Amino acid sequence: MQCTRDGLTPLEKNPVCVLLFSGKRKSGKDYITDIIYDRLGTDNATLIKISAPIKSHWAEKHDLNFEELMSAGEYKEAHRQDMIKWSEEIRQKDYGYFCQAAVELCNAHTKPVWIVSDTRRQTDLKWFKENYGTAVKTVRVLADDDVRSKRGWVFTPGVDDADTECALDEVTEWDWRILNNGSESELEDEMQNILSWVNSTLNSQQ
Ligand SMILES: Nc1ncnc2c1ncn2[C@@H]1O[C@H](COP(=O)(O)OP(=O)(O)OP(=O)(O)O)[C@@H](O)[C@H]1O
Repeated sequence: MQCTRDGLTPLEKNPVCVLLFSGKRKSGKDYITDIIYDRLGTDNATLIKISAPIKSHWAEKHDLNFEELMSAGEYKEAHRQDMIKWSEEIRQKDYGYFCQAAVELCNAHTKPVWIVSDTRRQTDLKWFKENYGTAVKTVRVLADDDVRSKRGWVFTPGVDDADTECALDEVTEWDWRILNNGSESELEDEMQNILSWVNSTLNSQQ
């Protein structure tokens, strides 16, 4: 299935499906969004990371390595608090600033399906819903703490109890919840539900 976006007006280039993924550290957000992106294909889908414009700006301003900031590791951890503080100041003035910047950074308007792999705040959900309405669906990725630990998660005070990890804990309404504790068949079923919705929505727009 391929979608061409040529010849559309800017309004029509709004996305057809926007999947907003969230979940705790090592729940498997990247693992699952990578599979979904791969299944949908690069003609249809784009992978958006809200953290990308923050890290891109930070890397440029402080002459740091962007790729290393994007990957998990000590390098990112060393700059985490400063990046959070700086980005929070901007978010206070404009809560959609980094959502919009992330959309622009990956040129998302050229693709009909947007997969956002790191929504962290209620204002992230709000901004996408305000701008793209019923195209938006939310997905919460869940995994038990012992499973997350086996994937390398260690509870870190100041990180795991901070707003960036906990701000969506109180949200109870998700379009889909994915339990990612290692059962391949369960995960496959959950992903199929999402992919079916995306494919039927795409087909209805053609
Ligand atoms: N269902 C699964 N089967 C096999 N490996 C998995 C599965 N889910 C996650 N993993 C592995 O667990 C590790 C953590 O997953 P991932 O990086 O996707 O988590 P995350 O939620 O994006 O974490 P963070 O928020 O820390 O970036 C990765 O090595 C990933 O390959």
